[in-house]
Amino acid sequence: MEEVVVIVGAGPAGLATFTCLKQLNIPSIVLEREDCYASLWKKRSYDRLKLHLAKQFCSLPHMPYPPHTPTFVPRVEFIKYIDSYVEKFDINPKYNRSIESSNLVSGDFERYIAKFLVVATGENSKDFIPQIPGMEGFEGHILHSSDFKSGKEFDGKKVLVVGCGNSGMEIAYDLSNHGASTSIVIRSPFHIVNKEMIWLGMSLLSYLPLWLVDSITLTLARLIYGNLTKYGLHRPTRGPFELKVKLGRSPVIDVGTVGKIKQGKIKVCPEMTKIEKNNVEFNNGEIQQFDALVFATGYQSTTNKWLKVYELVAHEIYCTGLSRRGLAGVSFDAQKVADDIALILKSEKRQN
Ligand SMILES: Cc1cc2nc3c(=O)[nH]c(=O)nc-3n(C[C@H](O)[C@H](O)[C@H](O)COP(=O)(O)OP(=O)(O)OC[C@H]3O[C@@H](n4cnc5c(N)ncnc54)[C@H](O)[C@@H]3O)c2cc1C
Ligand SMILES: NC(=O)C1=CN([C@@H]2O[C@H](COP(=O)(O)OP(=O)(O)OC[C@H]3O[C@@H](n4cnc5c(N)ncnc54)[C@H](OP(=O)(O)O)[C@@H]3O)[C@@H](O)[C@H]2O)C=CC1
Ligand SMILES: O=C(O)C(=O)Cc1c[nH]c2ccccc12
Repeated sequence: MEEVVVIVGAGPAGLATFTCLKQLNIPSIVLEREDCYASLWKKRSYDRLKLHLAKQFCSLPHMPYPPHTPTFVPRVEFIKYIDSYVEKFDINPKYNRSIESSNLVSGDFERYIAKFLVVATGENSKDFIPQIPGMEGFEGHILHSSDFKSGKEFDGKKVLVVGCGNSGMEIAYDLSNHGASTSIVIRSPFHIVNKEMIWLGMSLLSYLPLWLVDSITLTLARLIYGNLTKYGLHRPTRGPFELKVKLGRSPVIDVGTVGKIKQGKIKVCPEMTKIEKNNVEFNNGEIQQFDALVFATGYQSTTNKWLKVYELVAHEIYCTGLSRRGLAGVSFDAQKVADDIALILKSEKRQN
């Protein structure tokens, strides 16, 4: 099949790119490996999830949130917003199409030839679980954060959350709220802030230099949280916005986990060294028993597995949503990519 634009992935980035192209009268086709759009939000996120950034930073191109949407949009309302987006722009992705090489689509081995290929497969394409010696013999339940729905399934259980990014810190909070005896592995420094600080910082970034926004954010963080080193939480030497802008590392936006750590309701553990039956050993020599391990250890991209430029059957290749800037980055990329494709098509038309 010969197409003008093939978009791989029907997450917010793929849907936004389709829409921006459509507004410019450029047809495109969206291919999705799952059986639905926005699969990360529909199938691979936990119940209590809310957007961490205020809605002004999280809308998709050409459609604002409906009036009365809460400032920090809950997961279900975000999904409803995406549903309306898909309906409004009449987007019909082709489902169960997993791209396995840049010129083949799995299943019936359909083949698409496109002038432009847009990679919108997201930064959370594949779960990452580190190999810990002995983990194959663990006698409890092991899961990745993307399969975690709610702490209510763990009431009365001893649960270890591995990883202290936004997922791990929020899942630990949820587990503890639901009566699980909760511990969390924290092995590296990270910034802990709250969503108001991020909102303020994001707004100030339009007027003030990065270092000053970081300095204001850190002053507020110190006032609110105090010194957390005695609880095993250390801050990096570089500021939270500098790390986000330069390295794409997100600060952790506290949902109440720090309070629970201070009260001793969530126990902080160092790096794990090995697992034996239900026992987990840590690098301070301590051994503890657990019923479940939740690996909130992040994701890997899979693009390198299928995207091989030498076998490419498109003239131009673009990426949307792969620059670690969340939904704001998704919208920005989609618009830029669509504008660029429009420009190329126009200049080709003029030449012909
Ligand atoms: C738990 C969680 C919470 C988050 N919260 C926020 C937030 O509050 N604010 C924010 O700005 N960002 C947040 N993010 C970041 C998030 O990645 C983006 O918000 C957004 O989902 C990115 O959209 P995307 O379309 O780039 O990727 P995704 O939503 O991951 O969509 C990519 C799509 O591509 C499909 N796909 C992947 N590989 C293939 C293939 N080979 N063939 C076909 N299809 C494929 C996937 O199935 C998926 O449907 C969060 C991320 C996570 C994990
Ligand atoms: N409401 C929201 O807006 C939410 C947003 N998100 C976003 O989704 C993205 C993914 O977040 P998340 O799922 O938390 O993944 P991240 O990649 O952000 O975090 C992974 C964590 O796992 C740790 N880790 C990895 N390997 C090991 C190991 N062997 N032992 C101990 N710890 C380990 C990492 O620590 P180390 O640094 O030491 O490697 C890090 O703390 C982020 O951009 C995040 O901001 C996630 C949840 C909610
Ligand atoms: O949730 C994430 O990881 C995001 O990437 C959203 C985001 C974009 N810019 C930011 C600045 C500070 C904290 C989170 C984000």
